[in-house]
This record gives sequence, C-alpha cells and structure tokens, in this order.
Amino acid sequence: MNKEYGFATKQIHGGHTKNLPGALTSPIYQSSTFVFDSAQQGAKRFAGEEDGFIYTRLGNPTEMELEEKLAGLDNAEAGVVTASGMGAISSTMHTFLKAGDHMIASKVVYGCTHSLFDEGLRRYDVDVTFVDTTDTAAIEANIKENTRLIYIETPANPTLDISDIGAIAKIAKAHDCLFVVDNTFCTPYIQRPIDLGADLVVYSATKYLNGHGDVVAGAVTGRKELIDQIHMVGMKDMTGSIISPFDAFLVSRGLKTLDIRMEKHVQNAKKVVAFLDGHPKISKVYYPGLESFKGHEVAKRQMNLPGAMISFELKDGRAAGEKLMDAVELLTLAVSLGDAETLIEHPASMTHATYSPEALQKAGISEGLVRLSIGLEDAKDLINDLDQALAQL
Ligand SMILES: C/C=C(/N=C/c1c(COP(=O)(O)O)cnc(C)c1O)C(=O)O
Repeated sequence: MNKEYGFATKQIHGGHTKNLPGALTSPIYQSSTFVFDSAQQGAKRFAGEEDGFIYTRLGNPTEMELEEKLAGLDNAEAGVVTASGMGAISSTMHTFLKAGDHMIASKVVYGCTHSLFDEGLRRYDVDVTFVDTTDTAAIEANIKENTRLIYIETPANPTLDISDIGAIAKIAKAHDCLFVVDNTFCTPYIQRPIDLGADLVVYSATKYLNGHGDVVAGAVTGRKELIDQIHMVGMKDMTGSIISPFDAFLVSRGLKTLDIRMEKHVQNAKKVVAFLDGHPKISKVYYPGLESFKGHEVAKRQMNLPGAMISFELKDGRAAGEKLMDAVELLTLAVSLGDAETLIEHPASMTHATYSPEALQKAGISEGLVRLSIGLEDAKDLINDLDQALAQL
C-alpha cells in the first residue's frame, strides 16, 4: 500500500488483494489447508524456498490481508493476527522470553495480562517486576542485567495511566530490551507507538479495531524480523492461538470505519466527561483529556485524541457503584470495550478480579472505581441515563 495514502484510504484499501475475479471484497478463505501442485512444491514451501500457503495455522490469505492492513495503519513493517488479545500477548511473550529472563511491566494492566505475567510466566521461571511506568526513572531503576523486555499499556486499563512511549523507548534501546506497547485503548487512529520508538504493538482486536462486539481477536505489529518470529515460534509452536478466517474477515470489515467510529466515540466521551466531572456524587474522574488528569500533558503529546474510555469513583464507594450499575437502563452492564454499545463495569470485581487486594491497592484500582466504554449512541441519551441512575444513589 502506497505510504503516501491517508489513514482513511489505508483502512479501506490496505491489504486488499486486488487480483480477484471481479469481486469488490475479498473472499473468505475458510480453509484449514492448501493444496500443493507437486511433492516438490510442498517440500519447497515447507523449506521456505517457495512462497505460498501451506496450512492455516502457518498463514491464510484472509488473515494476511488483515495483517497487512493493520501493519499499514501502524506504520509497521508487518503484523500477525491471533484468536484473542491474550493470544497476541502470550504468543509474543513466549517467543521472546525464556527461563532466567526478567521483564518490567506496568503495574496497571488488564487483569488477565497481569495474571499471565504474575503467574503464567513465573511457572517458566520468567521474573516480572511491576512498576509505575508513568515514572520513567522507576523503569530505569528496575532494569537488571537479565531484563529482556519492557511492557506497558498507555492509557492503562482501567485507571487510564499515561506512560511516555518516547522516553521509555530510549531506555529500552539503551538497555537492549524489547519494548512492547498494548495500544488497545487507542488504536492506530489515536496513537502509533512504533512512530514513537516501540518495537512491538499488541492489540485486543476484540475491541475498537473490530468495533462491533461480535469477534474475539488479537494482533501484533512491528518489524518484520520480530513478527516472523512470532508467526513461526509463538503462534506455530507455543500457543497456536490463530484467528479463524471468518473472524479475520469481520475485523477487516470493521477496520474500514475505524476513523469515523473513533471520532464519534471520543466526541461522546468528551460530553459524558463534562457531565461527570464535578458531579456532586462523584469524587474523581479519570480521563486523559481532562487538564486536571495526571498524564494529560504526555497524553496530549502522544495521542491525537484523548480516547473514549472513562473511569470514575463515587463518593460512597463500591456500594454506590453497584447500585449505579444496577440502575442504568441504556448503558450495558458488561465487560469488554470499544463496541458501538456503551458498556459499564466494575474492574475490582470483574476485569481485574485476578488482582490480589495488595496488587489492586498498588495499582490504584479502588473498590469504588467504575469503568465506562463510551459507545456510538446519542450522547444526550447516555448522559440522561447516567443522570437518572446517579439520582437514585
Ligand atoms: C473482557 C476483556 C477486557 N480487556 C481485554 C484486554 C486484552 C485481552 O484481550 P482479549 O479479551 O483476549 O481479546 C488485552 N489488552 C487490553 C488492554 C485489554 O483490555 C476488558 O477490559 O473488558
């Protein structure tokens, strides 16, 4: 895809294999395996001496189209798509880490990411230090001679903590560490970590990338030499976490409207934040777009827009939070995010239930924290629903 094309053109035409018999959209190659013309061709393909498809766990045309489209949006050389965001993260970790290695991770990450790091990887003798990565000096202070990888989410799930990608990229490079950024909350439309120095970008494509609440998927973008290793080690042998061709087709279709969906998500989020900030029953609103938010300045520098994820704390804590979640009528009480529907959930007992009480406390995830994924509905309907629910507290 011509690098000079704009984002909207690349999200529609990127990765599109034009040499198809006249169909505007690519067919879905819902096939587990691919036929060889001869025994020699099969042997050559397995030996990597001839291009061509072999078996869908090793690569598939529908998945390749999505990988190329997404890599193009991230200004990355290559991409790999997976069955879930956790599949993307786990395949990446299993590709580049081995027993005896050490890694540094944000102390605030999605719950299952936290348990992969804090329990899963420790089974294989990979040591993890959770750090406040909004403090780049704290990262430097925790690097050891066996530190191989630095992992952040920015904005982080669910406190929206902002870490400085450019500054951390410099530290990672200086210490020959791989720098991985989970860009799920932003997508390439809002933030491009590779442009800022990251080595790899991971996504839960379940979220904004697909954007319609009907697929679980994941992705990694980055330099081809790294992505090839994830394909041939992490995916092929370690996790086998491959996406189905049909789900890859759905995510490719979702991506065609990424820019306009993100613009509407953010437009709605700003209106909801204006309603929540200063509300008499709310003690704090977490949103990178608020000037009072701790990471606001760094967010303004590295994000084109402040995003559409909002967290807030009620003055009367968890009980009030539970009452609020049971009182909303339009907002949907469900985990996940980035869908057309606005979703509301309670991290401490739901998406971050894997955290111990000490880890929750260290991460600053309070019992009273409520998280919103602002959807594409009419903003006034969202605000009216929150207003009537808050009035019941
Ligand atoms: C229920 C799921 C939620 N999140 C997931 C998630 C994943 C993992 O992505 P899969 O769920 O494996 O596609 C990876 N990275 C980030 C920043 C995430 O928020 C949720 O928070 O609501």
